[in-house]
Amino acid sequence: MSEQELKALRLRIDALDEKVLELISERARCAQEVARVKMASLAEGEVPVFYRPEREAQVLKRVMERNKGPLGNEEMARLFREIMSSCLALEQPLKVAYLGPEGTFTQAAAMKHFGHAVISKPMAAIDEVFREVAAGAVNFGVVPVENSTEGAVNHTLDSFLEHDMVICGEVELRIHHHLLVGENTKTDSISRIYSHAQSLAQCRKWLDAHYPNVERVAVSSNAEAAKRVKGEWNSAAIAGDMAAGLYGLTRLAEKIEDRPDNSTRFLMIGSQEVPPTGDDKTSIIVSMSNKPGALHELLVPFHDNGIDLTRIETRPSRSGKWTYVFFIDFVGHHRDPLVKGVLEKISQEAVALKVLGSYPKAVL
Ligand SMILES: C=C(O[C@@H]1C=C(C(=O)O)C=C[C@H]1O)C(=O)O
Repeated sequence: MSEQELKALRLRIDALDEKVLELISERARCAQEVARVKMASLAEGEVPVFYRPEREAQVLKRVMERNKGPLGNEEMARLFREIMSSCLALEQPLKVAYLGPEGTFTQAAAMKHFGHAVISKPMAAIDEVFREVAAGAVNFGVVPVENSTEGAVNHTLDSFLEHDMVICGEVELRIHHHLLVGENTKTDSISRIYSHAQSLAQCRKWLDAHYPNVERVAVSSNAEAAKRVKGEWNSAAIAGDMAAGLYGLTRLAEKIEDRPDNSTRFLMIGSQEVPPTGDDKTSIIVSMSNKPGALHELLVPFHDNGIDLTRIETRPSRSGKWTYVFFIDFVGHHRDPLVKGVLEKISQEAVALKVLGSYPKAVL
């Protein structure tokens, strides 16, 4: 390509950037107007709701449907995610607590869902995220709920039994683990590998094959593992890209998770009910009396009404020995007439039923 051609193309890009800049600013001004309208239409004593997850899901879907390339749908939606995040911050900056420390996959999930224009607050444990949201210190919390290789995150499920929370969104993240070392690590004499127990389990086969005799040490998070390695010469950590970047570690081996499709699902928790978008999921907790056929009775109404169950998990109820609660996720919104009917039917048989929330299916 000649210098001349390159120069002409760069001039075109400059002109386009000016237009993009002007359009983004116009969009941001529109969002400010939305905020003004929201404030103006408040009833006496009503608190304004600036963040509308159902609207954001619609915006992202529309972008993906209309995108003609060359950028892929996900990439384009990611860019719009950030534009919306900044526009919302003009209305009201969201405060979001997540399972920390900085550099965890939960932080990456929070950024994927809310964008980077939020005020984020790392918490030391899942239960603390719940408590922070319950105390009203933040607008939302982000917690992991299930992993495709290792199954349920029990701390999260149990926290739902203790706190009244509304689930207002979900996000899925592909989880890639790397074996990380610091600049002082003697790579031929590694005697200890730190990681979170979930991550050690997700890389079990790889570790058995490559480091069968090395001690595996479970710590509170992958980011914590990365932090420890920095000052030690004989240890390595298993963690993801964010933690590697944050602690300046290098990848001795990349993508060492046993299953290439290894993914984790995260939930956004808060106190705000989300209206239907037409493409939603609902999460409920149900406890049934301890009698034969109880689970069958619970599932029949879903089957009879053609409602798609996406997950069912059992946990001890904590209110009696050998009694259980079921966590169920299904497709639909609790305000859909069909779903309403099913929930009414179940509550006739159940000891207790609680709707944890209906929320848009993950778009990104
Ligand atoms: C602009 C609005 O407020 C927020 C910002 C949005 C945006 O930038 O598109 C969308 C939904 C809300 O979270 C709105 O409610 O439409």
